[in-house]
Amino acid sequence: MDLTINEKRVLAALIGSGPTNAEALAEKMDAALESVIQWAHLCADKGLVTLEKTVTEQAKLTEEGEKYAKEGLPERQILAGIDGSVPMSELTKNPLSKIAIGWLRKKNWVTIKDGIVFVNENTAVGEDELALKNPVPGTPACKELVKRGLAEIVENTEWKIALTPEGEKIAKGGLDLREEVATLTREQILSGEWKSLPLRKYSIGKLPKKIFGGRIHPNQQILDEIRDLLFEMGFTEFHGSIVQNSFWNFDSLYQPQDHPAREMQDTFHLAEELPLPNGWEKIRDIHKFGGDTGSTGWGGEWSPEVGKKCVLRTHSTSLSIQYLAEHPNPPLKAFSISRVYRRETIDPTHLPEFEQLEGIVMDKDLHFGHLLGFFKEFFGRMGFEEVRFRPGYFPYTEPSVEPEVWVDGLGWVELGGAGIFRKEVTAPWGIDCPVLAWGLGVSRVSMLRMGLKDLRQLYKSDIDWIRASPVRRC
Ligand SMILES: N[C@@H](Cc1ccccc1)C(=O)O
Repeated sequence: MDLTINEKRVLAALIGSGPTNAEALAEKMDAALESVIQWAHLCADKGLVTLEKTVTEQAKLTEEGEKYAKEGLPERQILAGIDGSVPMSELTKNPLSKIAIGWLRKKNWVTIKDGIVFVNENTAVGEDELALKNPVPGTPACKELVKRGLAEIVENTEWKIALTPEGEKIAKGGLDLREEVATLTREQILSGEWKSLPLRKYSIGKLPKKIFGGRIHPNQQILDEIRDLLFEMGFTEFHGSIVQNSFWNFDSLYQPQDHPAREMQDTFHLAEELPLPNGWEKIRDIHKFGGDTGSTGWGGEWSPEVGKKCVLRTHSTSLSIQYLAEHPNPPLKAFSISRVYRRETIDPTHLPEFEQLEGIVMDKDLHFGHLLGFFKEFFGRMGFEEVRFRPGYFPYTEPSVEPEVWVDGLGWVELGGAGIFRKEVTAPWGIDCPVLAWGLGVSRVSMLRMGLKDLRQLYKSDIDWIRASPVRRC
């Protein structure tokens, strides 16, 4: 029979002694009680020992119970201090009276009349007081003490372990009690010593421990996938700062300073300011009278001070326009995946921060059809087969659309906005050809791809969910 070293040690320790307490056995083996019980169970499974379990209840006094066991219950202590009668006002000076008065009345040891406490005739020692000296589990008096928080019941489990005849035979037949060797050294192999060593056996039936390798967060996997897709489609990537001044977040995108359009996305405003870029006057003129674009502009005043005020970027279009200002020459295809911030109330489909996929395509002769074509291609590659477009409005694009994809079970889902930049947006930077632009909520896309009902799942550190999510193929 194959026995582990610990099973053998149990058998060896039991030779010559009848049924043995687990504690005694543990002491004899110089091992932890829990381990010995575990090993004994393994031996019992092989029919080599018997295990007998007895559970006994024991009543133990709590700290408060111990105190009263010495000094007497509060009602007894108070009673001992009353000589026949005492005014209530006097009695309540003793802090113990708080607990004692209720019990004195309940036990009928006193009568209270007109503010005077009179000791009754029968104040004999009660069962509870006796139980305080020797609490016996199960008795009414002991239950009373438990209820008062003066005692508690603890369960005591005892194990008695004994060799079976079979176990006895094996134990007496001689046991190799040498430590099992798990790793052989070079010397042990060369010298041939390994042949006589007790080698630890493989337990073929045992399941190995699960190993979780490091991995990329499922949301990041999808973001990477989208990034790769756009690289494949010939785009380059741009980045930018989270903190933007209003000039780049709003003004350069032809959002008037006094227009509710500015509040269209509820914004996190910051106390900081950032300077305006060279050429800011052109934006001022566009807003006031259209500059030299032929537009009439919004009219009214335009304040450079308002433009300097910072916000957490509410959309990554603030990065697109800066990228265009730096790269005004066609052709250009660029994208950015960036976190944006809005003052949203958190619910399953809204978070105050989320990723946007922002894109721009600039070239001569581009038109609206190219924009719609791009979406069909892009969403198709992302696995959304049906795409449709609804008219939209953005201050910086004309025409504007809101692309939607079909999701079984959900219907048409809106994913963001797009359009062709107005000349009021592009002309100040010397751009004179069409620029297609879009901003999509990629967290939405991730959610749809993963079949999530709650957007928050993407941003929680839910390690079990992360481990259970499929790994992205590279
Ligand atoms: N910035 C818009 C999306 C958009 C980008 C570019 C052009 C048109 C629309 C939004 O955040 O919803």
